Amino acid sequence: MSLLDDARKRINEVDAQMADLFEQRMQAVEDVIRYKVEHQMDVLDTGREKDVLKRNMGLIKQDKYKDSYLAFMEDMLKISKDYQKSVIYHDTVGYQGVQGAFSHIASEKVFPYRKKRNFASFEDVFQAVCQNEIAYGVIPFENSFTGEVGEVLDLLLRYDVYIQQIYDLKISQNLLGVKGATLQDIKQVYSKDQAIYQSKQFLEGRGYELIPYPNTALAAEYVAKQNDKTKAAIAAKENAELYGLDILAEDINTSEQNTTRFIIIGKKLVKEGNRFSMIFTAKHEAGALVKAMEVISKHGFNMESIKSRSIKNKPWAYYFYVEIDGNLQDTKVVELLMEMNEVCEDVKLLGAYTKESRDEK
Ligand SMILES: C=C(O[C@@H]1C=C(C(=O)O)C=C[C@H]1O)C(=O)O
Repeated sequence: MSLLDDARKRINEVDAQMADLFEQRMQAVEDVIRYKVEHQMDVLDTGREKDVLKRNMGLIKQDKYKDSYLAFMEDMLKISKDYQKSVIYHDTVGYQGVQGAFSHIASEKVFPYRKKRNFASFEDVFQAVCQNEIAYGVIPFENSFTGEVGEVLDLLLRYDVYIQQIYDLKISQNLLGVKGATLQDIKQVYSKDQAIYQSKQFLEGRGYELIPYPNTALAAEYVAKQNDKTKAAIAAKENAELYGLDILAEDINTSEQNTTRFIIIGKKLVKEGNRFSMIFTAKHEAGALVKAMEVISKHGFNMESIKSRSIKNKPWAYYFYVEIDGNLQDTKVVELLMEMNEVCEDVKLLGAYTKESRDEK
């Protein structure tokens, strides 16, 4: 037996023992999870980690291996925490904003039985998905009235998450007042500027004082707290129940077609679906964008949407977001992605999902 064969035989034996020990360690971690959930403790315990590292480093006899072992142990701790989070938060859905906001309503529609957690910003939701603190994020992507949410495209470019599903929520604005109030009582109306704008026709000629508020759900909460019959909020119907308000006027928004498309993001690429999205940056040469478009059409794909955004920190450079009809499991798509990689500077697959055809709607 050669030296190499012999060494590999020994490595195999050690690996077998380590696999067994790894499972034993994770089994203990399962009990830690049970305890932490019961006592509502955080996954991370820095004090304990310091102890673990110190004690285990002391077990390494040869100095030359210490750095490598430290890296190994740090990875082990990360693996342990990631696993704990994936078990503890597997059914948690995150959204940006307060309860009653449209993102919250969309989360309830898509995941009625899962726990919800709200975050201050879209970026916080993306980060929480990446760090396994939530299983899914529900994020507004574009509105039929006001257009795309550009910041979300930038976040899709930067974070390692995938679009797994889309959901179209019909946005309806309503005038909500405190219990017993009538339309005649109202003097002041609070809401987000966009909601006021969308309800312009209804508001015209009524003489209400229109007061902008950071968002519709907060406006509803404010009116409920004031408990004043002269104050009303424009918000989704769901806020009436949430904050104990009456619906004084229903569906007061001008456009009946006002719909917001939400994307459901997660850490895994789900390959099923009849549509997929990608982001690419064209090479800095004449005709680069045309080449990319040609690749898409050459393979016979139907491009449903294209958007461009400027690249931060790179003046006058742009990236492109495209939505294409097709199934990621189809070999034709694999070929398309390979060729796009050749003609573009960067290509990022954003995920696959199912889009109902327009006729079905
Ligand atoms: C397992 C635990 O959770 C985390 C992971 C640790 C580990 O895998 O050793 C140590 C401390 C915690 O940050 C624990 O609290 O004991």
